[in-house]
Amino acid sequence: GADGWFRETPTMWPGQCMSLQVKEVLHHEKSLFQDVLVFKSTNHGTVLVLDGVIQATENDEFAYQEMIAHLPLMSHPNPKNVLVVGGGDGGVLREVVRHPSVESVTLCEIDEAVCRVSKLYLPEMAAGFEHPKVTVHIGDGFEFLKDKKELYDVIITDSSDPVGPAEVLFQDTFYKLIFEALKPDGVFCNQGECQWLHLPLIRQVLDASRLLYPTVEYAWASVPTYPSGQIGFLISSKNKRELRKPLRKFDEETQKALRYYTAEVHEAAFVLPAFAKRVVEGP
Ligand SMILES: NCCCN[C@H]1CC[C@H](N)CC1
Repeated sequence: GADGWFRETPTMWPGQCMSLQVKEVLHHEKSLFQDVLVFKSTNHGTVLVLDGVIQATENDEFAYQEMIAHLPLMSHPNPKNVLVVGGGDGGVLREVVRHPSVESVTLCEIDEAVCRVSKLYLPEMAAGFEHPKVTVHIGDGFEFLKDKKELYDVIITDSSDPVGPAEVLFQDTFYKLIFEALKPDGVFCNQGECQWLHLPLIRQVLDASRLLYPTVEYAWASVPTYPSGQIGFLISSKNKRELRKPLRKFDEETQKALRYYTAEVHEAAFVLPAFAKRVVEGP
């Protein structure tokens, strides 16, 4: 705004909005799909905003990227082929390639502008694009998945909110495509909005997943610049599996590079406050 502050558009969080003080606007364009804004904030590093909604800030993006990647990957015995739908800022890729078992990770992002601006202005996140195991496909995840059958050990849907380009990624037809693209013991993880703001939507998505997957769990992480300061994750497994305890640990060197995820944080992430637990786990 004219007063030097960015205010988030209250898309799915009526009556509230995160504000960040702007030091300098670095880039602003209308891509084929959405309004893309990148600015340097006074205290939270560089910020990526799509259609007025904060997607990532340098200050806290690691909490989201590490958890959405390591919760499913550490829940799979030997993940080799990984698919990321969305995730055009590259942060999730940076995390996926930390797993030695991973042989290939494909990223399917609909909007090339997100990849382009991340490479230009958010190099720490876009670093994920450089890795030899990474293949980037620019296109609609829905179309991409139509001919993929039993290919992936882990699929991660790193999407924006179900308003705009990502809307279809929250519908059960898309969930069916994901299910079919997963190997018989595959694990699926998608961003699960916020327990303070979206419990009815979360329950709806959990129920849709539970029709397909024998095991579906909900976890969360603290991300200060996301609405109400936290974000959830749905983790679904195609075979009955304990998802709340990591099957492996990172070696010491890799673990030292992480800033949010640990084996203890993995387990703690599934512990919900009473008001959320009764909706998530209730009948
Ligand atoms: N890699 C960017 C993550 C995008 N995740 C979403 C951004 C918008 C939020 N309201 C919910 C999470």
